[in-house]
Amino acid sequence: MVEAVETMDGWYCLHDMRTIDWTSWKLATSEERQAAIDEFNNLLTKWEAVEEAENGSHVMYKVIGQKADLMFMFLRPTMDELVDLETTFNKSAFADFLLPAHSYVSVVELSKYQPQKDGVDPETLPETQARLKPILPKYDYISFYPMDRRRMGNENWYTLEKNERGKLLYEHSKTGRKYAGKIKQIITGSIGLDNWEWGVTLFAHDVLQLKKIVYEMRFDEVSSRYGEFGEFFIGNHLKREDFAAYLHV
Ligand code: VOV
Repeated sequence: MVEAVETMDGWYCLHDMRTIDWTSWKLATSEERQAAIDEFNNLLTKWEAVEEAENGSHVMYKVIGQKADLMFMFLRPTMDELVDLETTFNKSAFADFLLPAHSYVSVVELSKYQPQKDGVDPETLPETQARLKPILPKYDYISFYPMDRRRMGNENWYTLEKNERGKLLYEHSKTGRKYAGKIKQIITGSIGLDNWEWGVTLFAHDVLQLKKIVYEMRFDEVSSRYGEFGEFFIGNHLKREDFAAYLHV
């Protein structure tokens, strides 16, 4: 029987995409709009305090294209905290002007494919813990998409031996390392949690690097033979100080 790989799992993750109901927003009085913005700024202050205390992290992006207008990525230590956060957000006045566009639930995941060094369990290392509980980068651009490993005929990831999968992922990581300093990736696992098997979230300062890394990786065997991809969401960073101006009508 083929051996599964052990995963290391960190903070729980919600990608939350919303469309702004601009018609209702414009119909609201300027007082109502201001109250919604003020209340949302208070929420941002609370989320920032959580991030400051290293108990979670979040980012906010403006989605390009018609799939959504806003994309939030939230990380919290437990699923309960994540659902509480979402519920509080949904109850806010600003959420009255938002329509659900898409959501994705997962957990930050690393796997133990590579052999242990000196018999040390990698999960105990501080650098691993930091990667499992990351403070999200506030880079200019984000790209999010879900993916699966193929299970079709001869291209079946789940019938490959573990060492073979490890070798393919090692090759994948070599391509990834070429983008050090240009791309920051967070892989979240969603097997049993959402429709696809992983969520891929990429951050970049130069938007073109997002295209370049995904293009180059398409030729790595792990993607060319075993990768299936879902819908892409791409966004520009929305800074807190630009939030009111973005909503100005
Ligand atoms: C920014 C670059 C970058 C780097 C350095 C990198 C490295 C690594 C390493 C070392 C490992 C394996 C061990 C671990 O750490 O879990 C992974 C694992 C994974 N990756 Fe990756 N990846 C990158 C980037 C990167 C991208 C751009 C994609 C999307 C692929 C594409 O074609 O669109 C991706 C996907 C994944 C996935 C889905 C997994 C889990 C697969 C599984 O079957 O378990 N990844 N990845």
